[in-house]
Amino acid sequence: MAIGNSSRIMQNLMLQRFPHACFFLKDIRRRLPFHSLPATLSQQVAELSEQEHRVLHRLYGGLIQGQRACLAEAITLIESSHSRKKELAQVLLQKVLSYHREQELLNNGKPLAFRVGLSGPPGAGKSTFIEYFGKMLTGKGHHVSVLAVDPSSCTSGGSLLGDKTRMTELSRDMNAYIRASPTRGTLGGVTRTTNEAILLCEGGGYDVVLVETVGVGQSEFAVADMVDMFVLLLPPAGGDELQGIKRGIIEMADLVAVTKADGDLLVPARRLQAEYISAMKLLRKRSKIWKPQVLRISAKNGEGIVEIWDKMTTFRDLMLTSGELQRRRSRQQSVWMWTLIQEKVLEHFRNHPAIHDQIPLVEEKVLSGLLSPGLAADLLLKAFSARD
Ligand SMILES: Nc1nc2c(ncn2[C@@H]2O[C@H](COP(=O)(O)OP(=O)(O)OP(=O)(O)O)[C@@H](O)[C@H]2O)c(=O)[nH]1
Repeated sequence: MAIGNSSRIMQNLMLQRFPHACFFLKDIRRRLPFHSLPATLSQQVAELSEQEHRVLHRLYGGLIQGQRACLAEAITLIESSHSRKKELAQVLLQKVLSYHREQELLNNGKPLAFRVGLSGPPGAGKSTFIEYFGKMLTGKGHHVSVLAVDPSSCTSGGSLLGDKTRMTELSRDMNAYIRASPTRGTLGGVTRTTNEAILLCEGGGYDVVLVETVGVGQSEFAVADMVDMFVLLLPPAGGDELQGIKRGIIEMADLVAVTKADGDLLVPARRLQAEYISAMKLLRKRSKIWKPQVLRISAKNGEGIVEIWDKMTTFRDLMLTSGELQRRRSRQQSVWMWTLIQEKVLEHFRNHPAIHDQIPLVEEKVLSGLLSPGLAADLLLKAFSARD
């Protein structure tokens, strides 16, 4: 008992002095075997074999000590489509979550990591910014992880973000970890694995988690629902690139950064900043206490990079003290659960033998105008409900 108490006091002292170094702490409890699964999980996961025990034990130990190789292996496990590996991934995740919860308690219940989503049209300068910004943060002693969400990988089977040589400097930095989007799966699947990867990165001691997406389709909204702060990067070249930016996604932004504010692009960058400052006044507010701001940045000459971090930390502190950040995170948990349910239910519906063959016929009738969409949906749902 006395040893337990003194170890806690030591941990508290360590956390006060080195808030970002909590993962170095030698917590005896992390050595606990995986025999004691929580009741709900043990109902779903069959007994672990000795070898599975050893693998999970090694991954968990390595991950919370900040070993990048173990973090990479753990993320590969959660991305696996193999059913047993998926189960093992959940056991590992559960263990990392309990460890993380304990660390948060020691940190007075405050989140240990700050999750920032970065979005913008292709060519906006996202990777160049992340490289510069990430290096600045690691220089300040932070541990930064970058996770990419790339919806094109879901349809084309190839990962745009993964194929390109991006962020070469940051990927060599020992205090940074960069992970490309998985090359398989639906957006819902990628959302799930990215959410879980965020938790693993945090368990691995990364205190700033950047989640990047290319500005296409639903992925931006999915990312906005995974992070504490959502940042939109816009290039000053204007015109064509901006046509794809939807009003909805601008409303999600806590911060807009006009990129490439240097050289010949400085004047158009100033103009775009002014336009967005007035446009954003008219938009619906996402937060009660935070007014979205519009900044200018350049990853070429460094303008605005220190300022953008200052704004981010001001946002985080305000959201934390008001409790809004915690509420946002709780709401995201529920959004995440419902997204997964929706996807599974829809998959079940589409593949059910009672209606599987009828779907193309009914859809054809809707396309040719013979059946209204409402009636078609009613017919299919009725056939589905009467399936037993
Ligand atoms: N002048 C200037 N050019 C920049 C800056 N940041 C990026 N660029 C250039 O803009 C182009 C696109 O930059 P990226 O960082 O690859 O843009 P991205 O948003 O990651 O692009 P995708 O990977 O296609 O989504 C590159 O040619 C960069 O050199 C900047 O701050 N100033």
